[in-house]
Amino acid sequence: MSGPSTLPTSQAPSALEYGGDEISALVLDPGQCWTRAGFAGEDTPKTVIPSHYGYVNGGDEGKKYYFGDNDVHALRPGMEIANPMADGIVADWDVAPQLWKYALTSRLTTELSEHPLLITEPVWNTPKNREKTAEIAFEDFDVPAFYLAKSAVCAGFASGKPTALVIDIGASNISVTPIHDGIVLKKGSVRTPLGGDFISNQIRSHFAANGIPLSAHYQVQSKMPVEVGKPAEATLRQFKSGEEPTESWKAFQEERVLTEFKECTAQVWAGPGPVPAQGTEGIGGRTFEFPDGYNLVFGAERFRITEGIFAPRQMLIHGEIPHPDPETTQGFGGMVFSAVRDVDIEIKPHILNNTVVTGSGSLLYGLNDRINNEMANVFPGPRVRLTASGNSTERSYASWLGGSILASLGSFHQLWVSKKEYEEHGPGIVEKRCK
Ligand SMILES: Nc1ncnc2c1ncn2[C@@H]1O[C@H](COP(=O)(O)OP(=O)(O)OP(=O)(O)O)[C@@H](O)[C@H]1O
Repeated sequence: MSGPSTLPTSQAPSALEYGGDEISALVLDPGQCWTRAGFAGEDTPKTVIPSHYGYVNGGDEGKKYYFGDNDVHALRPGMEIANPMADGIVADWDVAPQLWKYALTSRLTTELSEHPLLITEPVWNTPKNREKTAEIAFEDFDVPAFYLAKSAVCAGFASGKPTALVIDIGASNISVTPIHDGIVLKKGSVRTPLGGDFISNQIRSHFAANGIPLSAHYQVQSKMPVEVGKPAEATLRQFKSGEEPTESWKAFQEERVLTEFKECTAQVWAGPGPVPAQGTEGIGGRTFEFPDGYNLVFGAERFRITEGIFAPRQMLIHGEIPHPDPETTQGFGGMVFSAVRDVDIEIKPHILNNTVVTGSGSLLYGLNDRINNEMANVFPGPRVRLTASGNSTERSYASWLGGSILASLGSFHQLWVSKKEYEEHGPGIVEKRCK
């Protein structure tokens, strides 16, 4: 791998300043849906927690926060659910550092001051946010050294590709990023809000438009098997007055069911020809059972809820359910075209030949076949070769894994921003050093 030696370098901090080779660096990959943390050099993050958190307003004592899978899913009267991330970057600087600290210290170490820290960031992170991240790392966490790495570059490294076209399908966005020798070609970086959250809302729209009731696991005390399409026969949990879950917690629980639907029922139409309008003829049907036992066979619908990724004008729109503007949102083919259009003609074939598909949203059935077809349509001449790990864990953790690889390479120590440098130059040093 030709990676970090080609990343911008500076005067290397001494081993004493960044902690030396004996101390493992920590790697934090904060996403819209999941926050991943672990030790550099390892294959998987030790901690993966929801980026959503719970809070209860505690009067004079202020808010009480709850982080981590068990706590956010626990039914606590009055607990609201929120997310410090918006559009894939930090929006709430009061909570994000607490969430990160929880991810880093709950299972990894209690001594943040002993470990260099690499944090990943999307290409569209703002300069203000980048400086704030450095400030949190050095001033709140007291780390000896710090680096901000682009998640697309990390995902490329995870596949052993410092030159690549990285297609990341996350919760908030689909982003397409050309990288060359470990450097992001910023002009070609494009994204649309057509990621996993969009698909969740497409499913909600389909259910709402067709009167399909969406139940969540917490509601169901017991259930009886029922025939396809017949009303559920379930005993629902009753809540005493004042002990009901909040609307935000209920929506969070519904989101789990929507993710199950994405995992087992939703599918991407590979073509040829347009998505079938209805029925199961020639395409088969898949049964989805809701937590209350209600179950239905989904045919053409399961393709129509994902088609908006490729043809935004075909997105499902229903009532108040949020959706991007179908007229101005770029579909997948337009995105990859824009991403590659201005790339140097000599680099273009290398980039296309090393197309990396990553992010948990890319685990939708049939997505890779469709991406292959779309890429072949947009770039009929040059050879396009897709790399998408067959291992779903690797696909979900690619940015973290690339960060883990980078931070554990011997040559990486030149890139750490040391605490001494931060103290001398202030947070603005990240703009200069972490390109
Ligand atoms: N098997 C699956 N099939 C389809 N979608 C899935 C699957 N598993 C998870 N998802 C969806 O993937 C999204 C999360 O993707 P990912 O873990 O890459 O997000 P993230 O990195 O936290 O988000 P972002 O990249 O927006 O910051 C969610 O919308 C989730 O519902």
